[in-house]
This record gives sequence, C-alpha cells and structure tokens, in this order.
Amino acid sequence: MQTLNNVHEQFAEFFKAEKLKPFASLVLKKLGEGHICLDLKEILNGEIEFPSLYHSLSEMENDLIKEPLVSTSIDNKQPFVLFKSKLYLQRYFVYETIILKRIQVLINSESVDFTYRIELINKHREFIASLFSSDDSREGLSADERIDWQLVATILGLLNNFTIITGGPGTGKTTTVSKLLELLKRIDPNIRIGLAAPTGKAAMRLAESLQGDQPTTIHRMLKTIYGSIHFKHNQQNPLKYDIVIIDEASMIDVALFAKLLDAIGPETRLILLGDKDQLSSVEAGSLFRDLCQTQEKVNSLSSNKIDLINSFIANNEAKLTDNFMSDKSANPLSDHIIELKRSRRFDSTKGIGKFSRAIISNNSVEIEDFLKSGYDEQIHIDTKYSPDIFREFVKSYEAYIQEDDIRSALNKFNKIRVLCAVREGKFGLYHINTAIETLLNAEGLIDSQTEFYMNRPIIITKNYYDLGLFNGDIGILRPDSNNILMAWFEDSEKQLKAVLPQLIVESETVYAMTIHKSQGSEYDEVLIVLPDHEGTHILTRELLYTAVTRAKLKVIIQSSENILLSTIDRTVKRASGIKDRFNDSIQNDLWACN
Ligand SMILES: Nc1ncnc2c1ncn2[C@@H]1O[C@H](COP(=O)(O)OP(=O)(O)OP(=O)(O)O)[C@@H](O)[C@H]1O
Repeated sequence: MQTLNNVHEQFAEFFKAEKLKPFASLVLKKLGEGHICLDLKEILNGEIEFPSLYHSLSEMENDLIKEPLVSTSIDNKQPFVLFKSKLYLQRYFVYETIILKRIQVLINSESVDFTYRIELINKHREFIASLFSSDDSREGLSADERIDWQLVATILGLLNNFTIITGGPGTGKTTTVSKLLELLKRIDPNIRIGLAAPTGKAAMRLAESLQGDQPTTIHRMLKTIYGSIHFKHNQQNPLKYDIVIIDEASMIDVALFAKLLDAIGPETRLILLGDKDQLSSVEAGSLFRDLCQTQEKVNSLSSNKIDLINSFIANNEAKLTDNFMSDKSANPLSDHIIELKRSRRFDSTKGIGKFSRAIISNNSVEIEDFLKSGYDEQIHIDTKYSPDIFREFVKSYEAYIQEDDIRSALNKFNKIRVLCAVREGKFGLYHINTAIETLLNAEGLIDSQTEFYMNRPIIITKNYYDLGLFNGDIGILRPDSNNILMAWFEDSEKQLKAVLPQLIVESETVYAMTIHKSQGSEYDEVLIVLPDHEGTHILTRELLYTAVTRAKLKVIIQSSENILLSTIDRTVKRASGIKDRFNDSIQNDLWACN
C-alpha cells in the first residue's frame, strides 16, 4: 500500500479544488516514481491509499471531469488531462501523444515507398544473401534461435520507416545495424546517417562497434539550446538524415523520446536498438519497453513479409512459420518490432546467459539451482557477504594502478567494476567506495588522505559542455608532465584529454558505481552488491538483469538468498497509456487530439 508524502501534498495545495487535491498529489508522486500518469484503476483496486472511497472508475472519472482544471483533450490547456481512466499532467500527455502520432506518421508513410523498396531488395538479393551466408551450425538451438532474426530485422529495416530491434546482450543488435548500413550505403552511397545513444559512454561503445560512422549523444544530435528544455531540431526543423539509428533506446525517458521523434521527419527512417528487459530511464517513462509490449507476441509479421523473408532462407528448418503471422489490423506495430533471440556472447545453457534469462523470466527452479551450488564458471553467488571475496575482487584494481601508460590504465580500470543497487547504507555506494579506498590504502596502492589523489577514479555527474565532458564520463587522476595532478579521460575518438580536477567538482569516486549509471557500459568482471535488508522498491529483476548483463566473463553477487529471490520476484511496472492508445488507434479512436 502506498501513501502520499508532504512534497506531493504541498504541490496539490496549489489547486483550490478539494476533490482534485489528492489526485494531483498522486500524479506528481507517480511521476517521481517513473510513471507517466496515474492509473485510476490502482486507486479503485486499493493499491494506493486514497482519502475518498470510490466504487467504480466512472464515479471517479465523473468527479474529475467536473473539475475545471481537468481536460479530456490535448487541445485545451488545463494542467491535467483525463484519458482512458488515466490522469496525466498535461505536458506528459502531450509527450505521449507526440510519440504515438509521430510513429503513426512514420508507419503510414511507408506505403508510398513500399513497391520501390521491394524492387531494391530484389535488385540486391545476392548481396543481402551474402551478408547472411553464415554456415554456423544450428544444432542444439531452439526453434526460435534457429531463425535468423538478424536477417528478418535487416529486411524490415530496409522496408520500414520505423523499426525496433530488441535483444539481450550479444544477440547482434549492432551487427545487424552494421549490415543494414552496409546495404543502405550500397544502395545509395550518399545516404545521410545519424547515429546516437542516450549517454556519451553508450555512444562511444557504438563508435567502437560501427567503424566509419561517428555516433553522438541524442542531446548533441538534437542540438541543445542553452538554458532551454527545447532543442534546435524539432518538427519545424527536422534532422537532415535519411536514417537515424539510436542505440540503448531503453534508457530514453518520455520527454527526450518525444523530442527525438518530433525531430524525425517523414522522409527519415528511424531504427531504435535496445534491450527491452533492461532498466528503464531514471526519469519518467519506459517507452521502449511499452512499445515492445504493444505486441501480445514478439516477432509478429504479416504474411507478405514472411513470404519475402523466407525467399532468402534455403534451410526449411530456419524458415518463418505461420506461428509468426499476425493480423495487422489487430496489431499496429507488427512488422516493426523484432527481437533477436540468439546470443553470440553467452551460452544460454550455463553461466551469464542462463542466469540472466532465469532472472528475467523469474525462473525460480533455475535460480534455486544457482543458489544451491553458489558457483558456476561465470556466476558466483556469495550469500555471506564474505570480506575475503570482496577484498580479492577489489585487489584486481591493482592492475590499472600499476600501469604507467594512462590510456592503458583507463582501459584496465574499465575492465572491472563493483556495482551497487543503492547509494546509502552499509552496502550502498558511498560506504562501499570508502571500504575500497580503505583496502587499497592498506595495500599501499593509493594514498587517499586528500580529496584529489593519484589514481583516484572519478565519474562526472553533470554535463560540462565547455570542457567537452559529460555525465557518466570516467577518468583517473594522474600527474601531467609538469607534475600537476590532472583528471584524464578518453574521448570518443580515443584521444586523451586532461582537465584540472578542481574544474569538475560535480564528480564522484567510482571504484563502485550504481547499477543505473552502469547502463550502456560493459566490463569483463563485475561484483554486484545488494543491500542486506528489504524495503526498497528499487530492487527489481530489471535492475539485477541489467547488472548481471554488464559482465562479459564473470559475475559475483553479494546478497542474502531472501533479498536475491525477492529482487527477482519484483518487476518494474510503469503506468503509461502507450499500449492502450496504440490498440485503440486500430478502432480509429485517434488519440482524441491533433
Ligand atoms: N550472425 C553472427 N554470426 C557470428 N557472430 C556474430 C553474429 N552476430 C553477432 N556476432 C558476434 O557476437 C558478438 C555480439 O554482437 P553485437 O555486439 O552485435 O551484439 P549486441 O546485441 O549489439 O551486443 P550488446 O549490445 O550487448 O553489446 C560480436 O562479437 C559479434 O561479432
């Protein structure tokens, strides 16, 4: 049962209407928790403590509609919008509406070029086939894994103006995009390509995978207007690209998602890449997941697309069957969302591959197996919070400290990381970072008596546009040739950059970082520390899945059995109208607004 708190009640006090106050207070509270709106059903079902008793949704809605500050349409400028039993702050309803309408415009405009694009596919048939002529064995794979979803995603990316490609770690999202780009460049060598990701770190990783095209952050792509929440690129001044590809799209909040879509003109294709099972943005909204969930069944395709794709597949066992056929009239995003199923990085039968799947599907039998043995070659669960295991892991930081070359030291530092679920408390970020400093001091590896000390690793916590440093950038402190202690970073072009640490006060020590901040990064090994007590809604399976999938080689989890099981049992639910409104659009209830 949730309760209101003071801040939200104070916000509600601005509104004179007595009946509206508790609703206003709740809408704000929900936004703070990441929801786009307040789902009135939660009040009716008793999931939220509420001062008035309502017996039906219509009773609640009738009360709200009578309020002059509540509108049922975007066209009016009241601060609240009531739509389909959900109450929004007007701005968030506008964001959601922009997203729905822009996607609709992109999809509707596909029919204009459809015949031409089919001709292109046929013209480049041999080249497409050569990109996917993998002879690797499909033995031991599930029926789903046997299908080359990368081929499916590439063909749809060629045909569509809007495509979502989702998949777990190492399923080939970047590989697919790089093949699609190769194809598009062959078709049109002058094609204008825009690549971006929500954070600088994620953009850098994309740059490493896609050589030749230079990715940037979404903010930089849209061009920030200093001191404004708006961007230079918008519906009136759309991005001048033929194709825009956004990686790590699960991290984008509703406001940025709307602004991005607003800046995509009908002439531009948009491809969103991400892992729908990962944590959503810190701010409100889980748009990427919401869009993926508009489909009852993932990978739903219309019969003509199935025929076209099957014409590229020789092996009968790998062909798409009627099981994947969907009725477009019942699913507006069919043909537009593809989930890649086969991880090339992890074996799904053991280690990180098996454990991460078990987390996301809350497979208690498999989780219990991992807990019972406590160990496999990649996963180690330490329910005793053993100080020795902690010390052993932390000692691996010695590698970067002993490395003289700064670039190599940065590289070595970024191979391992301690990941915390929370900031406060014995197993929170602050305490763990201090514990690591104490251990490294004791080993004689650092001397952390002063704030700025040799080899201190730091993470930037705000954007320093003038210095070219961005929230999430990681550096280490080392002296320059004049023996002045500088913070050293590597930029997206792998160039070293040194900045006086006193100029970047909004930064913190980063031997350990929060799981939220680690999104978009990868390490060889991670040590995940969960708090030893319940009582935080932060501990969810999406959080743990995100942490576990940051590692390529090894994961150690320090957590009690109870906390681990309850974390995996809890899933993130964020209210939005995306699914309902998309499905309603089929019945031509075109979102009640322009
Ligand atoms: N079809 C394929 N055949 C062989 N190897 C592949 C194929 N697709 C991907 N790989 C390899 O698998 C690894 C992971 O691929 P990729 O980086 O494209 O996945 P991803 O989904 O973008 O991963 P993540 O986002 O988790 O980093 C890479 O080493 C890539 O070369």
